[in-house]
Amino acid sequence: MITLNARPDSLRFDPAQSALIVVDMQNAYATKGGYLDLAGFDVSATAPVIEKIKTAVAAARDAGMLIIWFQNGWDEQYVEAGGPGSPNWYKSNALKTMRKHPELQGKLLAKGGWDYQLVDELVPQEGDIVLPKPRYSGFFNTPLDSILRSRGIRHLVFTGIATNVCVESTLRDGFFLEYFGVVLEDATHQAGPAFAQQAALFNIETFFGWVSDVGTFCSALSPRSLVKIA
Ligand SMILES: NC(=O)N/C=C\C(=O)O
Repeated sequence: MITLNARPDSLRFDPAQSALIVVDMQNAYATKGGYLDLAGFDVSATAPVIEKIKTAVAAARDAGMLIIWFQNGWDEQYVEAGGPGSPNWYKSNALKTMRKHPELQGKLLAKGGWDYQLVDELVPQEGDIVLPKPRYSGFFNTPLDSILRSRGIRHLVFTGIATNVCVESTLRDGFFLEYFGVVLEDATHQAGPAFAQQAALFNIETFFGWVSDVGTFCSALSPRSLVKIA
């Protein structure tokens, strides 16, 4: 068991029965020229987030945690996105941007395309699980819940983009399914103004889970810090 210092209070869990979840670190969300950038969201500060995620993933892997990578998006025909019968058709800024700029049709969040790909710096390794997801929550229309339950995993450590959309949606759904969710705040970034990050972290810390950071997470996992505590 390790103890992770977090807000509002520390959390104890067994790394071997926990997962690190990397949410949607695709060009769409973290690279200039990707969907969020083209839709008018600021992605200029995502490089440090990518580095923090790399660090968190390496520490988690060393500690025997399962790494789960999500990729948000749909088939090339956008059948999985839902048509006018789906609220997603009205609310997805990717779909709205493509309707406004028909030359982008087929490019944003389409499986097989550059926008859908994980950023070059983050490469899943053997033993990791890569899951496509068609909606903001990683628990919807994916096998996430059964993958976790079949491994006895109850603790989820979240990184990725966007804190206030897919990270928060997945952590909230996890809470309702009795998972303990903690966000590493410096390994996340919001879609929208800075207050969206603050509001999401406030909600998580106050109502749905815990908030920590990558340095604290790595110290908690490293054997050296365990020896010191012992
Ligand atoms: N990955 C996310 O948080 N996505 C946010 C918005 C979108 O996919 O339209």
